Amino acid sequence: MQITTSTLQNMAKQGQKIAMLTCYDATFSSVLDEAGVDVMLIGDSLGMVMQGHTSTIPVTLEEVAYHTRCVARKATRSLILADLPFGAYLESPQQAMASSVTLMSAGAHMVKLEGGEHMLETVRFLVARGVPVCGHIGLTPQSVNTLGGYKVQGKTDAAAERLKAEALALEAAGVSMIVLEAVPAKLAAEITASLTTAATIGIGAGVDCHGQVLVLQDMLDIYPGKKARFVKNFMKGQSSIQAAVKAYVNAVKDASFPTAENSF
Ligand SMILES: Nc1nc(=O)c2c([nH]1)NC[C@@H]1CN(c3ccc(C(=O)N[C@@H](CCC(=O)O)C(=O)O)cc3)CN21
Ligand SMILES: CC(C)C(=O)C(=O)O
Ligand SMILES: [Mg+2]
Repeated sequence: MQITTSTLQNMAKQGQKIAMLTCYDATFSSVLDEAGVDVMLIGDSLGMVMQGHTSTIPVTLEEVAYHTRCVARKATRSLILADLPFGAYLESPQQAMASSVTLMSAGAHMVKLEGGEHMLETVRFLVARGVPVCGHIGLTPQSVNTLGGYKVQGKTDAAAERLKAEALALEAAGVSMIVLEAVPAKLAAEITASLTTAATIGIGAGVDCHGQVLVLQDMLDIYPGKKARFVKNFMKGQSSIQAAVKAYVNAVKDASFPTAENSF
């Protein structure tokens, strides 16, 4: 049965972990859908893993829409979440709405945007108009040039308090989910416990989030270059990609991933 926004919120409430992976094409869409991945994210990380850029900044709306169409054609159960890319939502709520229409027309069920305080008005605008929204705070890769690199966030008391307040404010503004990227596990656990309707999805944020996400090519161990601490190779000990994806889903579901080794 098709997973909906309310399915995910019920899973979070009942303590059933949500397994999310990025997906960019139709063949992997079949594999992930069949393996029980709850949410497929057409991430703007496609700029790195599909296109070979060194950041997500140059990715365009039409590129995310293209990959969303490819994934949507083969998905039967998984919820389809698409990233709003850097150039397509930061100017105004109206720009974000127009871009969300493009992504939802391509097959997305929900859109994701990066940022806390400065995104609240946009979140309210989208949700009021029928667009389910996922927030994304902590390490927000579209801000790599102001963050000064891909680094752990929320390490000082002040930064941790700011992230807690942003999560609560995003929930109040109407987001259904919040990705917490590269924040200390203890902080992510506190944020998760503080929310009542939104589900948290961690990437480098510890095991106590409501769910987990990784970039597909990272967990298959085929992405070249330096791996972040939160990446685990799920191909290890498996003889097929299908088995590796199932191992990831199982490890998220039974909370054996991530361990402290994959957290901050
Ligand atoms: N293939 C891929 N995987 C990703 O997870 C990913 C992308 N691409 N593209 C967009 C961003 C960039 N991401 C990254 C990239 C590197 C680190 C990293 O190396 N972090 C250091 C932390 C260093 C510190 O703060 O001390 C680490 O050791 O994990 C983290 C996130 C996450 N996202
Ligand atoms: C890593 C996830 C959360 C993401 O935003 C992406 O793949 O673009
Ligand atoms: Mg992204």
